[in-house]
Amino acid sequence: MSTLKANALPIIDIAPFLNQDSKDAKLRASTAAALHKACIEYGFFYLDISAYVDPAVPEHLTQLGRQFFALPQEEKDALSLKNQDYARGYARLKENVTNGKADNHEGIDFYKPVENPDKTRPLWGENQWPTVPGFRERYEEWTDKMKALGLIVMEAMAQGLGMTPEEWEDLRKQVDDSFWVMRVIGYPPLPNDEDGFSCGAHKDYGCLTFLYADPTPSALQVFSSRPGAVVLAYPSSVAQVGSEKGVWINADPIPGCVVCNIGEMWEIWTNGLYRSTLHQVVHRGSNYRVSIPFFFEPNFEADVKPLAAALRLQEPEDRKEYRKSVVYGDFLMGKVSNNFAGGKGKYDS
Ligand SMILES: O=C(O)CCC(=O)C(=O)O
Ligand SMILES: [Fe+2]
Repeated sequence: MSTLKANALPIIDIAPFLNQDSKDAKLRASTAAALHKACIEYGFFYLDISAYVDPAVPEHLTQLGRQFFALPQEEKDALSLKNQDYARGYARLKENVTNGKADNHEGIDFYKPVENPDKTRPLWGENQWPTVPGFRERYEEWTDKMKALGLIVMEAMAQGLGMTPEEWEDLRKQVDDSFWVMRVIGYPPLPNDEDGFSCGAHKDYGCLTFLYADPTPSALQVFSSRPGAVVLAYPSSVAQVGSEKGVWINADPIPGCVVCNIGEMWEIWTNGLYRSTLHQVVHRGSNYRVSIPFFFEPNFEADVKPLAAALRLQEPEDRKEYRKSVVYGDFLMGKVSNNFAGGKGKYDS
C-alpha cells in the first residue's frame, strides 16, 4: 500500500466565525462554502483554530498524556474501563480490536458526565482521572473549549448547507448538550515486520471529530475515493477497500490546526450528501505518538434525521430514499454494548 506524500486535505480557517462582526460576513460565507465542499469531497479537513487556542495548550496536553502512559502498567490498569462501564477508563495496548486485529495503542476515554452514575449500565459510569498533576484540570478546560468549538463549527456548517435561521435553531437543539467523548491515545511504533495497524480502518460514528496529534508524520491516513482527479493523478497509489477504489492520503499535523472529520450522524442529517470517511493509523516511526481526539457528538436524546436543507440540495434521484433516523443515545448504546461483549472494538461498525 502506498500513500500520497502531500497533505491533500483542505485547510479551513474558523476565525471569521469567532465573532459576529458584519465586516466578516464575506469571510464567513467563504468558510461556510469551504466546509460544504470539504464535507462533500473528503469528509475530512484541517480546521485552523490558531485564532481560537494557544498552540501551547494542546502541546501541554500531549505532555500530560505522555506522563500518564509512562506510569507503571499497574497504575494505569487501576483506571481500567472494566472498573466502570466498559467505556470510561483505560484500555491496555492491543486490548481494543478493530476489523479482527488488535490495535497497537493504549488509551484512556472520558465521556460527558451523567447525573446519577451507575457503572452497571453501559456508558453510565464515572470518568477515571489520572492523578498526574494538572491532568484533570487541563483536560477539563480542553473539553469546554472543544464543546464550544463544536457549536461554532456546526453553525458554520449550517450556513454552508444554506439552512434558514429557524432550521439552524432546530439543529442547534440537537447538539447543545453534546454527549461528547475525549480520548487520549498512546501509540508505540509498530514493529517493522508486523503487518498490523496502530488503529485499524474505521469511520467515526458521531458528529464532528477534532483531532489534535503530536507532530509525528505519516501516521494518520484518510481514504479518499471520491475525487476522481486525485485517483487519476496518482494511479500508482490506488488502493482498494471493500469494493471501493481510492487513495490513502496522509493527514500529517499542521501547526495551529486540528484535523476535523464528520461522523455517521452527518450522513443521516444530509441524507448521504456528506460522507463520513474511513481512516486508519499506521505508525512505524521510532517515537511514541500521542493523539487526542475530541468527539463532539449530538445530545443523548437527539432525534437525528435528514434535514430539509440537505434534501433541497440533493439530486432528485438521491432524494428518493431517506436515511433511517436514529436517537443518538440508542445508536451509541448499540455500538458500545457490542464493544466488549461481542468481541468487537470501539471502532468497529
Ligand atoms: O490517532 C489518530 O490519529 C486517530 C484516532 C482515531 O481515528 C479515533 O480515535 O477515532
Ligand atoms: Fe477515528
